[in-house]
Amino acid sequence: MTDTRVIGNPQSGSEDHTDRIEQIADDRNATVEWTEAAGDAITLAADAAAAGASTIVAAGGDGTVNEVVRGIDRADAFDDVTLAIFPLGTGNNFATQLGIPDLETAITVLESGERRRIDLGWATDRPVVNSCVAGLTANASDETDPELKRRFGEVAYLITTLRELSAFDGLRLTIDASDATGDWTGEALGVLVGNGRRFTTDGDAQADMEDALFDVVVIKDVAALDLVSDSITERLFDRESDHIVRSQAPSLTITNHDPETIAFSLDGEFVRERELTLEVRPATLRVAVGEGYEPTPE
Ligand SMILES: Nc1ncnc2c1ncn2[C@@H]1O[C@H](COP(=O)(O)OP(=O)(O)OP(=O)(O)O)[C@@H](O)[C@H]1O
Repeated sequence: MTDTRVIGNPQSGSEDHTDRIEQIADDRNATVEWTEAAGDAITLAADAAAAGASTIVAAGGDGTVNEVVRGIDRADAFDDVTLAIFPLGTGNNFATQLGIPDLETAITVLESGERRRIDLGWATDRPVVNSCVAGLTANASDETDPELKRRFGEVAYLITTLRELSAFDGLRLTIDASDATGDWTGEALGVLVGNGRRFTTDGDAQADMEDALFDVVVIKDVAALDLVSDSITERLFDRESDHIVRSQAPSLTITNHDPETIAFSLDGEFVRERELTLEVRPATLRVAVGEGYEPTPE
């Protein structure tokens, strides 16, 4: 596997995994490079792709995966490079959606897993691999419980924020969907846009990543919700709930009516914008997937 490069975040998750990853890579003749700061995986992945790597393994959490994908984009190498993942983060939500729940499975998938070409979300100039959460997630990232993050990915930030709030009037938002069926205006707590995941009561459902569509959920009117309940996600994402509006769209623009910016979490990294346009680029990212991956989930 001489054309395989492993790009790892030594800070991901809670355990020191560097020796183990070095060993796994060494056994397979793959090169490992470790990041030293946020953003490094972008450059390392771009350099690896430019040097002709055919497989790049993102060893870390969802944030590291996102950076590696940005690097592949920077090298304009989506046609040439396959992404594999060693899930080492706190919330490996995207890896889990690809049927890669743990490192053992990840090694098997790297060696013999099926290769698929999946959709990639785009927010202005950067990829959204798994999901974008808009709304009340501005300051919650540090306080978010790792178990919650493991189960719900970046939706955990929203849940944490909801729990910290005693009163909130909502944001007045407009969603302008390209096919118009998902157009919406009103007071919302947040908008969840999934490429790799869907937002369901069990917190963990894989989206159809090959349908050229985002799954969009608007959370509105939560006055009646018990925000401290453990079953908050069931209440939030119940199909029958009056609190949510579901739609699908190949692209959409989310705009805040107030002149201020709002927080958008893109695969767990926060940016502030007043308006953000998200677009699906179909069948863009080559990925190695596990047996649990469903090309067309129900
Ligand atoms: N060497 C480093 N030191 C500090 N921060 C880093 C380093 N390398 C990467 N980062 C930053 O850490 C962020 C989070 O990393 P990553 O996603 O791998 O782990 P995690 O937070 O444990 O897992 P998850 O994002 O799945 O919850 C990345 O988005 C990246 O910007």
